[in-house]
Amino acid sequence: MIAQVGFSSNFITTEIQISGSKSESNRLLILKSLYPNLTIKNLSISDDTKVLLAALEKMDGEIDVHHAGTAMRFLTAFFSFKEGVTVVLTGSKRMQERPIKILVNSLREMGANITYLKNEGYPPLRIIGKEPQQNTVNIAANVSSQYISALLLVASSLKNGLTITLQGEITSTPYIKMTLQLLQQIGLDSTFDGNTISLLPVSKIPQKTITVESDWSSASYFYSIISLVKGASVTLKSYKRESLQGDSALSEIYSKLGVVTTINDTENSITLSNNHKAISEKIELDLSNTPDIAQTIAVTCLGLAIPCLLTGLHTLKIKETDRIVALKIELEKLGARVIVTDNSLELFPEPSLNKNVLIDTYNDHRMAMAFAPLSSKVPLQINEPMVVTKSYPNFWKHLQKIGFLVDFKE
Ligand SMILES: O=C(O)C1=C[C@@H](OP(=O)(O)O)[C@@H](O)[C@H](O)C1
Ligand SMILES: C=C(OP(=O)(O)O)C(=O)O
Repeated sequence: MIAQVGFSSNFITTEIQISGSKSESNRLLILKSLYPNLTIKNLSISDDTKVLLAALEKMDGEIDVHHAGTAMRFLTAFFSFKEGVTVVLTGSKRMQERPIKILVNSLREMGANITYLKNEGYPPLRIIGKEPQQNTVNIAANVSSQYISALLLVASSLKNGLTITLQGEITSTPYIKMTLQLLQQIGLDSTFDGNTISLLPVSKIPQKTITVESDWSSASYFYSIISLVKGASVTLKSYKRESLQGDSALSEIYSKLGVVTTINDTENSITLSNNHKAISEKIELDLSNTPDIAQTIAVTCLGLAIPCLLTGLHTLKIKETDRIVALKIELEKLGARVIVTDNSLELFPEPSLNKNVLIDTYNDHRMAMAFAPLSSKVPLQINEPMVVTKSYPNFWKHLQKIGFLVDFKE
């Protein structure tokens, strides 16, 4: 399927309700399975959350998490210590290329019984759940924060708790903080001392309801649109001033790209508006804390015809696709020059964009969603547009609601 995407040139100012953060939802679902007294509101409607929900209901046999990195990593730790349960945890072709050895090594250090069924270091995995043999573990922190969150989520449910020592430079740090803050909200306290995190055992929590804040990574596409469309404004719900999500840094980052964020505390909404100021300077950003908005920002800069240097992108190579390579190919189709390394991307845009380019999406939701806002400047075609369901099933519907023309063709 291909989506032909254009813009009616009539921006419709309206309100968009985005569903719950997939990162918060997937943490809370694991916690709810361990602590049933937890009630979750505004759960994400993403595919990644649906596959995790289904896995936690099945708890047996083969479990396929498709493209969901958090589900794969969190469930690996979860099933390792679920006594009496044997599962085969697998995923899409790409998931079978996304490394998991660092997490598996740490779980094995604790006594887990995990076997690689195809390639050493990658899913699929056979996991035979058992009680851990030790309550201390080391883990490399410089490849994916999801491995650390996976350990943290199960730590308090273990008979003797867990002390985790992080090795190397910590990447995607806000996601680790999010995990610790959610644990704290349900009454699971941790101590973070130097590079060591400790959690005591807790077998039961009091009744607790948590309302998930809406997904900030999904909001990034509206930041991009508002930056590109002069005079436009949109209200997004339900967002808070104090967010657990690192991607809430969008309001600060996009203030450099002409977007003003106004928070309405009583409505739990944010209104984004374009400040009409012309931007010309080069943008330089280290995105090691906010990897999921790198594609959005690169495309916004192309649309604004401003050069940018994005660094801290080392985790992008092992996500849904190699996002650094995918970005270079697609940005160049539109006429820009792009220089990449294993952890950076430098964009040299041209003042005019090539028209009606077919953007490939590489099974990566964020490729489709990051490029779509550019259709406010030039008509575009997006290959396999339904990849968006991984995190944001209503994406195309919401784009139409604000005045984009989206036509799906087989
Ligand atoms: O813990 C999480 O919810 C996530 C952590 C990040 O991954 P890395 O830690 O692998 O960078 C992020 O890219 C991903 O979308 C969600
Ligand atoms: C990288 C992502 O997800 P995951 O790693 O959980 O598959 C993402 O949503 O951009």
